[in-house]
Amino acid sequence: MFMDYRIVVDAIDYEKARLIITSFIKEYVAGAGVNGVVIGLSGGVDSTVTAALAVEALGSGRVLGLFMPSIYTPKEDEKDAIEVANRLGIRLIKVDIMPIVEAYAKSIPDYSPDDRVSVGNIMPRVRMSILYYYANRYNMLVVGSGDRSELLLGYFTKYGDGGVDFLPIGSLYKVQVREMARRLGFGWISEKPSSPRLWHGHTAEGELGAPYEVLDTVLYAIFDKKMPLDKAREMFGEVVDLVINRVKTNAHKLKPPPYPDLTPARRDV
Ligand SMILES: Nc1ncnc2c1ncn2[C@@H]1O[C@H](COP(=O)(O)OP(=O)(O)OC[C@H]2O[C@@H]([n+]3cccc(C(=O)O)c3)[C@H](O)[C@@H]2O)[C@@H](O)[C@H]1O
Ligand SMILES: Nc1ncnc2c1ncn2[C@@H]1O[C@H](COP(=O)(O)OP(=O)(O)OP(=O)(O)O)[C@@H](O)[C@H]1O
Ligand SMILES: [Mg+2]
Repeated sequence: MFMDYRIVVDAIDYEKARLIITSFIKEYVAGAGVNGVVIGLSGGVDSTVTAALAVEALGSGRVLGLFMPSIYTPKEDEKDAIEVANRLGIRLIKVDIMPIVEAYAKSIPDYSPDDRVSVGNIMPRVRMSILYYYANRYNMLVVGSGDRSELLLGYFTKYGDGGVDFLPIGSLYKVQVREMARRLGFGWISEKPSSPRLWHGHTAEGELGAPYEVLDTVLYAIFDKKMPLDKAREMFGEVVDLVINRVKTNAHKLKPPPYPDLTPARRDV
C-alpha cells in the first residue's frame, strides 16, 4: 500500500477542527481571566492560521500582532504580515530585534558567529521576551503557533518560539495547517516554503532533510495509525529513522523541567 500525504490532509474535518480550536481559544482565555492574546506574526503559515482563528474566537480587538524582523527576514514576510493583520483587522506592532541581537553578540565573550544554531536560537528567544513584555503590559496570553509536525519533531527553539502559554494548532500537521490556511483565504501564504529564517537560505525542509509532505505522512503513519516501525521502514525507507531520531532527541522540549521527587505524598488544590 502506498501512502500519500493527501491522506493526512484529508484525515480531519476542517470545519470541525476550526470550531474545536476557536472554542479552545475562547475558553482558555476566559479561564485565564485575561484581556486577549499577543502573537508573533511572521508572515508564515502557522502564525497566520493561529492569528486568524484567534480573531474568530476573540474578535480583532483582543488580538495583538507583533512583527519582529531580523536581518534574515525578507521584505516579502513584512508585506505578508501587514496584509494578514489588515485582513484580520488587528493591530500590528513592528519591533526590530537587531539592536538586541547585536547587543548579545557584543556582550557574550564566547560568541561564535559560525555556530549558526546557537546564534540563530537567540532570535526566537529575543522574540519570546518581547512577546512576554506585551503580555505583562496588557494582561494578555502569549499564543503559540507550533503545529503537530514541529511539536513531535521538536523542531522549534526551546524557550524561544516554544516559550508560549498555549498552542491552539498543536494538533494539526503542517500539511493540514496549509490546507486550513487555504480555506481561511490565505492560500498564497501556504505556498511559501516554511522557514524559521535563522540564517540566510534557511528552510525548514532543507534543515529537516525531507519535505513536510513526507515527514507528515511518516508521523501520521507512526503516531496516528500506530504502524509498526519495521513496516514503516519498508514503506518509507530511511526517513523513518530520521523522524524517530528527532522525536527521541527532542522529547525533553515538550516536558516541564524534571526534578528528583522527594515528596511522594501529593495533594491537588
Ligand atoms: N535530554 C535533555 N533534557 C533536557 N534538556 C535537554 C536535553 N537535551 C538537550 N537539552 C537542552 O536543549 C537544548 C537544545 O534545544 P534548543 O535550544 O531548542 O536547540 P536545537 O534543538 O539544537 O535548535 C533549535 C532547532 O529548531 C529549529 N527552529 C527554531 C525556531 C523556529 C523553528 C521553526 O520551525 O520556525 C525551528 C532551528 O532551526 C533548530 O534546528 C540544549 O542546548 C540543552 O540545553
Ligand atoms: N519575524 C517574525 N516576527 C514575529 N514573529 C515571528 C517572526 N519569525 C518567527 N516568529 C514567530 O515564531 C513562530 C515560529 O516560526 P515558524 O517559522 O515555525 O512559523 P511560521 O513562520 O508562522 O510558519 P512557517 O514558517 O511554517 O510558514 C512564528 O509562528 C511566529 O509566531
Ligand atoms: Mg516561518
